[in-house]
Amino acid sequence: MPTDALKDSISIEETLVKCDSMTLSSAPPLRRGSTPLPIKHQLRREEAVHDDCDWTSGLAGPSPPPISFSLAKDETITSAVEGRPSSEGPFRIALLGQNGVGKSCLAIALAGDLDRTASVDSEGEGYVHTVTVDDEDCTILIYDNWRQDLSDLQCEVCVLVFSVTDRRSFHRTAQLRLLLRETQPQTPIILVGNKSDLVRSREVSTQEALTSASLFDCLYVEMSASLDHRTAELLEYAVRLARGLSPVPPGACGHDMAGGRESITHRAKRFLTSLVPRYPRDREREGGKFFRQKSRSCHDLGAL
Ligand SMILES: Nc1nc2c(ncn2[C@@H]2O[C@H](COP(=O)(O)OP(=O)(O)OP(=O)(O)O)[C@@H](O)[C@H]2O)c(=O)[nH]1
Repeated sequence: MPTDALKDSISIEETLVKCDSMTLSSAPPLRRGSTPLPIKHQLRREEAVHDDCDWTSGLAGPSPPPISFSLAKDETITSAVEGRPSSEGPFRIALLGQNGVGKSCLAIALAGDLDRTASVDSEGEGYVHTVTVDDEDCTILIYDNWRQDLSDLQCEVCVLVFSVTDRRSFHRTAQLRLLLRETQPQTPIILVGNKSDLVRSREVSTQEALTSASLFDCLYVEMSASLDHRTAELLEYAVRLARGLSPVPPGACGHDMAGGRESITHRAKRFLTSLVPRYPRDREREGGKFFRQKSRSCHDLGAL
């Protein structure tokens, strides 16, 4: 015979289950629409374009708009033996960022779907894909339109995307990182600077992004989703992080990585040291010719 407390908790659980199923069944299939969708999942434009609102500003506000997919909330993909994530997944990778930074393009590129035929998760718009990383297969689910409260987001890896041609989108990732660190401090984050192909319109430098990433102790990957440049790398980093491993295998060298082995300060120091002899003695050793031969600019007046 259940006690009163037990009855109460059962009825609360039933109510929650009902609410969940109502939300899922009644939610219209919304989708942001600045990028063409996979043909078989195309919606009408007016349905697809949700709005041009700044969705992150509403994070702390009232109820978020309905979403078209749901991440399983009860899953913890861990191996009972090691306490580490299972290496087969499924791993949920959430792409977050301002509108227009290229999340949809990136999702499609990550799903290996440049011909737009990737399968879509039965629950909505997450791309399901099987990939092989470090000789091990795993299933990934890529979600690119999370619009609910960030505290409801459950995923193995968060990819914060900004466009290197849009400084505002870069600032937005900083806000998102702060929110994520509050709500889910354990989830690994990768900062992605997309649209690196648009060299002339660049507004955020690689160094700036690296500095920002190192402040938040996360990886930085600069890439171009449309050119499919470095998407494979990003995928590997994400899968390794989801598996609870280091994103870069020992001995390998990541390109624009912060939170990696060497800090930016160190790299900058090393670079400068390689350029300039440290002591006058060094100059003498080189016959005092270093500056006279290589630089007559006003940066080093002592050389004149
Ligand atoms: N040049 C260039 N354009 C890109 C790249 N990635 C995306 N785009 C373009 O940027 C625009 C926006 O891309 P989306 O993938 O829709 O961006 P989004 O973040 O999903 O935008 P919303 O759906 O509005 O949230 C599209 O016109 C893309 O073709 C890139 O790497 N380089």
